[in-house]
Amino acid sequence: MRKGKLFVVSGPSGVGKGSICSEVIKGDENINFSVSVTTRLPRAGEIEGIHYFFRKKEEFENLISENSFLEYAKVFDNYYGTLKDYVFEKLDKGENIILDIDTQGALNVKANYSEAILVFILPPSLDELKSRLMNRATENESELKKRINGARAEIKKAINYDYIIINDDLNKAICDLKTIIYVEKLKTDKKVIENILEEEI
Ligand SMILES: Nc1ncnc2c1ncn2[C@@H]1O[C@H](COP(=O)(O)OP(=O)(O)OP(=O)(O)O)[C@@H](O)[C@H]1O
Ligand SMILES: Nc1nc2c(ncn2[C@@H]2O[C@H](COP(=O)(O)O)[C@@H](O)[C@H]2O)c(=O)[nH]1
Repeated sequence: MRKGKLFVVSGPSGVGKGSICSEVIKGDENINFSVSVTTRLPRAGEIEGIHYFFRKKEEFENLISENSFLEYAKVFDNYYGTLKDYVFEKLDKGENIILDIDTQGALNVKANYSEAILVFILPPSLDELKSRLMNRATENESELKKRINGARAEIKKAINYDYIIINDDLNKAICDLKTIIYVEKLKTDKKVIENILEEEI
């Protein structure tokens, strides 16, 4: 069976990664969201197993020692990690998967799984990014500062990505990510054609 494709979406906190990914997944039953494990506390409305698997620090560290993660990183003082089995079970079944993870994690995934397709989401400006985070109002002031101050370092890594989307208009950004997924799927289809034509009969 043909393997699924692994898409990694990154970008500074508040740029709209979650908003874009959730809409893309809603419209495509062959694409799944990789639910990460985190030690961060749930925000209002976040559901265990849908948005994250929320775990205590000791539980997360046990998962590290059991080698359960494809990648993990400390982001804004909390641990976040992608479960290896969760991802490879889907890929092996031919299903596509999207990871919404930071740049440290994304580059580690690429180093271990070179077929991964990296997509970076840019804000139209840092000022707009700041106001999106402030309007979302999910972080306290010191947490908010950490996220805003971390934005430049994340954006510097965009150069290593396969695709860049500017999220100035949410619907357009959703459409851009859908197009990238479509184009990457077409590339696999082309490979199938090449394989058939190479067959000896
Ligand atoms: N194009 C857009 N224009 C205006 N607001 C937007 C746009 N895209 C997303 N938003 C809003 O910006 C806020 C941040 O979006 P979202 O939570 O999806 O970001 P994120 O990149 O997933 O953040 P984090 O990494 O912190 O989880 C949300 O309130 C969302 O509704
Ligand atoms: N390296 C990883 N980064 C992850 C993972 N899951 C989420 N994230 C990134 O963390 C920040 C903060 O997320 P938030 O939900 O607290 O706003 C954001 O950049 C996410 O992309 C993961 O498994 N590994």
